[in-house]
Amino acid sequence: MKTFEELFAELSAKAAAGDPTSGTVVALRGGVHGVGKKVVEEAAESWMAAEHEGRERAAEEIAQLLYQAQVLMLAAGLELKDVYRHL
Ligand SMILES: N=c1c2ncn([C@@H]3O[C@H](COP(=O)(O)OP(=O)(O)OP(=O)(O)O)[C@@H](O)[C@H]3O)c2ncn1[C@@H]1O[C@H](COP(=O)(O)O)[C@@H](O)[C@H]1O
Repeated sequence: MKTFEELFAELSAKAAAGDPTSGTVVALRGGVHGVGKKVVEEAAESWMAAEHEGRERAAEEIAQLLYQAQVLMLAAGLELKDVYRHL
C-alpha cells in the first residue's frame, strides 16, 4: 500500500531516470494527448464500477484513475504543489 504522495515520488523518479522497465515511462511517450485519453477511460470505468460493480471494483478503478491523473501531471510538467494549491 502507498500514499498519493509516495506514488508521485516513485513515478517522478522513474520518469527522471527514464527507467526502461517502467510502464509509466512508456506511457509518457504518448504525451498529454495519449495520457489524457487514459484519464478519460479510467474515469468512465470508475463511474461504471461505482454504479454497478461494488466497492472493491470501484476502489480498484479509482486507484487506476488516481495513477493516470499523476501520469498526466508528469506529462504536463506539474508537481503536487501546483495541484494542491487549487484544493
Ligand atoms: N498504480 C499503478 C497503475 N494503475 C494502472 N496502471 C497501468 O495503467 C494501464 C491501464 O491500462 P488499461 O486500463 O488498459 O488496463 P487494464 O488491464 O485493461 O485494466 P482495467 O482498467 O480494464 O481494469 C495498465 O498498463 C496498468 O498497468 C498502473 N501502473 C502502475 N501503477 C503504479 O505505478 C508504479 C510504477 O509503475 P511502473 O512505471 O510501471 O514501474 C507501480 O509500482 C504501481 O504502484
